[in-house]
This record gives sequence, C-alpha cells and structure tokens, in this order.
Amino acid sequence: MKKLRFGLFENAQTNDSGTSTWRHPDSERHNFDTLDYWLDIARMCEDAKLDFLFLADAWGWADVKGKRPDICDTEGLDLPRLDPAIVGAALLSATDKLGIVMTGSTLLEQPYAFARRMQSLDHLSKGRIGWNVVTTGTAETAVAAFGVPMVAHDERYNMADDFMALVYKLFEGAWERDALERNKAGRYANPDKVHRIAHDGPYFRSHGFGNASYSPQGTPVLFQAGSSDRGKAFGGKHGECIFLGGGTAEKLAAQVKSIRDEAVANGRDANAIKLMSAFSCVVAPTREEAQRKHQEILDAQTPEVAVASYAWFTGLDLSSFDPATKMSDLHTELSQTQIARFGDKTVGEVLKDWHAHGVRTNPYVGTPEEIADILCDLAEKTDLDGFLFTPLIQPTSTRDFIEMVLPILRERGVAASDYEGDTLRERLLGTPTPMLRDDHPGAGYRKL
Ligand SMILES: Cc1cc2nc3c(=O)[nH]c(=O)nc-3n(C[C@H](O)[C@H](O)[C@H](O)COP(=O)(O)O)c2cc1C
Repeated sequence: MKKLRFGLFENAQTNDSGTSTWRHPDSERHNFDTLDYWLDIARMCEDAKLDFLFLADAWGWADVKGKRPDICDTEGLDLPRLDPAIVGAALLSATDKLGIVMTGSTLLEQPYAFARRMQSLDHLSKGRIGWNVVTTGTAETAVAAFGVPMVAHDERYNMADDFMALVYKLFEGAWERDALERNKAGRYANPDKVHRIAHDGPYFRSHGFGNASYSPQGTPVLFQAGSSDRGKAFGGKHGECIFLGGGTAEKLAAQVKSIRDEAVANGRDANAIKLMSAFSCVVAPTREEAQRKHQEILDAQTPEVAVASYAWFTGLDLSSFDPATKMSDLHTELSQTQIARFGDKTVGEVLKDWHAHGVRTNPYVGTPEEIADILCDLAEKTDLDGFLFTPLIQPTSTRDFIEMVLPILRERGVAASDYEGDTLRERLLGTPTPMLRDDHPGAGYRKL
C-alpha cells in the first residue's frame, strides 16, 4: 500500500465546521487569538512529522432571514476570526519542515496583492506554502461586507479561472527563477530576466512588473475542495491536492476517480493530483471509553447551533421548512455541496445530522487499532493519497490521534516516520523539483 500523507485541519476561530465545541472542558480553541495556542499546535504537528497544517478560512457569517442569530455570538459560531496568512507567518520561525497551507478567496482577494503575500510566505518558509483556492461559499454576506456585487455559484469559478491566469503570470512569468544574482561586485538582478506582465481578463486586469521575485516553489502548492460539478472541473484543471469531505469508501472512490478523470481531460497525469479525505475520530484505549468521549462532545451541541450554522453555509433556514421536505427540492447559490451531499434525505434528517457533526461527516469512534483499520481499508478501496485530520476538540483530539493512531500506521508502513524532500511540493506530490509539474497549466507561464 502506498505511503499516506497527513495534514491537520485548523481554523483561526473559536469553533469550526458548523459545530460549537468551545465549552468542552478540554477545548483550548477560545485562545485561538493568542500566539501560544498556535505555536503549540504547530510544534505538535512538526514533532509528529505531519505534512502540513491547514488553516481554513471564510468570510461572511450566518444569516437567517436577514438577521445574524444571537446564538452566533453566544456560541462564537462564525465570528470572530484571524487572518490565516498572518497566523501562518507567525509559525514559520517556530517550524522547519512543516507545510503551512491556507485558504485564500478568488472572489474577495485582490490578485496582485495576494500573489505577493503568497510569494513572501514562500520565500520566508523556503518553499513550505500551500494555497487552498476557494470561491467563497458564504458569498452573500461576504460581498456585503466587501461592498462588491454578488457573483453566482458557477460564475465564481469563471472568475477564479481568470484570477489563476493572472497570478500564474506573477508567480511564474514576472521574474525568472535565476533573475536575482545578488553579486556585490556585479549586479543585483539581471534585467533580461525581469518581465513586464499584461493581463486583460474578463474579471481582472494587471499591467507591469511583479512586486516579488520568483519564490522557492514559484506557485504555492495548489489545494482545492469544491465538489460541485463546476468545482470539480476547476480542481481537475488547477488543483494539485484536492480535499474531499469524507464519506463511505464507495462515495470516496467515485470522487477520486472522477477527479483523476478531470485531470486527464485537462491533459494532466491522473496521479498529478493527490486526494486527501477529511475525517474525524474519537479514540480511546477501549471502545466504551471512546463512545463516552463522543457522547460528551455531542452533548455540547444544540439544535439552534445546527440551524444557524447550516444557514451560514447555504443561506437556507432549515427550521422554516416542513421536516419532510426532500433536500433535493432545495436550491442555493452558496455552497451547493451542502445540499447535494445529502441525496434523498429530508430536512428533518439533515438537521439531526448537522446537529451531531456540522459540515463534517460522522467521526470514527473506537480503539486505536480500529481507527487505523478504517483508514487503511478506506485508502485501499478508494485510491486516496492521504487524510486531513479534522479535530473535534483542540488540542486533545489531535494529540490522541498522534499518540494513539499514528504509531500504528507507522508500524504498518503507511505513515512516514520522517520528513523527506525540502519543499511542500516535493514532499506531498513527489515532484523532482520544487516547481509545478510540466503538465500543470501554470507551468506554461514560466519563462526559463
Ligand atoms: C476539507 C475541506 C476544507 C475546506 N476548507 C474551506 C475553507 O477554508 N474555506 C471555504 O470557503 N471553503 C472551504 N471548503 C469548502 C470548499 O472549498 C468549497 O468552497 C465548497 O465545497 C463550495 O464549493 P462547491 O459548491 O463548488 O462545492 C472546504 C471543504 C473541504 C472538504
């Protein structure tokens, strides 16, 4: 079996994923706005040789019929947050090998400034940066905050394609890789290797010179997680590592196959994209103890949190529908995945599911051996390349996974015991150089 890759999902806010667990006695997430919280998390990841720490992010907030429910504040559900790029930057000097991956929105960021931010992080980290490209599912409230027009679901992906075309020019084509000579007796940079870029796209324009030079990886490692048809087409073109939301082996295998097919349709190798599934687990030495720990986490949730957080992802107030309504009869211009993934279920059933685990799928609950068996079985049946661990309670869930499950996976030879390769791209994708593979569309913008 291939060696699996592992990342940790995190979020610079008190709760994440549509649940509210901050009151749990073991949770430290109410300290998410302190540097000490993040230093502990990053060091724990690096000591465990995890491939990367992923800092998810969103703009916008929960909106139920034009009002942000009070429960959002009383439970710290959606706001406040910190900027993931600043959190990521603060962790660079405390880590040496750990990849730092962060979400950035193509709907709301300004591509010219965003490219410089990614390049700066990639320089300072010596090539450990990844960017999770999102079109922002929470678009309705986010565009109000930014004072920009609403863009419909599929069009947001057209806009993202244009954003990518511009940032590839900046990442790959504005400065050649060896433009900087830094020769005190000669010259600092070679003017023949510094190029003017021109971009007149349907959404973005930019003319002139790149603000930052070619960074160790050129383009940061590109992550993506959209699972609508348009999202998958975008991921098949640009993504290098795609996050899947979890689910049964059958469902994951079908998703893996369709994304690899998309890659091939875009002239890329089927294995040019690594697929990682999100999962949570509650683990303890005995199954009974694990079930008891899980019940404590479930008891911290309320139905009101479920309604407010579902609305945050979709703009839909499920409490206003007849519980017997089929989910397939609903429509949103926000995250369509959050309707499609429930298939034929009813609104009443989904509210119960959401109450239990929010946007996540059900956690695996069991002994360390049982969890390791589930992950190995999933990987074998689905052709997944790795897993994104999404902790229910931070930092204890992550510590439990690292201390109890990871050693078993290492013994079985499916998890790495040390870091191999210097940059995130070489390690995660097994590329011969830190740069984009030649079959990636961004590589075509490179001037070497
Ligand atoms: C593991 C995982 C992590 C995600 N992280 C983010 C995130 O940080 N920010 C965000 O806006 N969406 C995030 N998403 C959601 C997707 O990127 C995507 O925006 C969402 O599925 C809506 O797009 P779609 O309608 O094309 O599926 C994540 C999804 C998954 C499965």
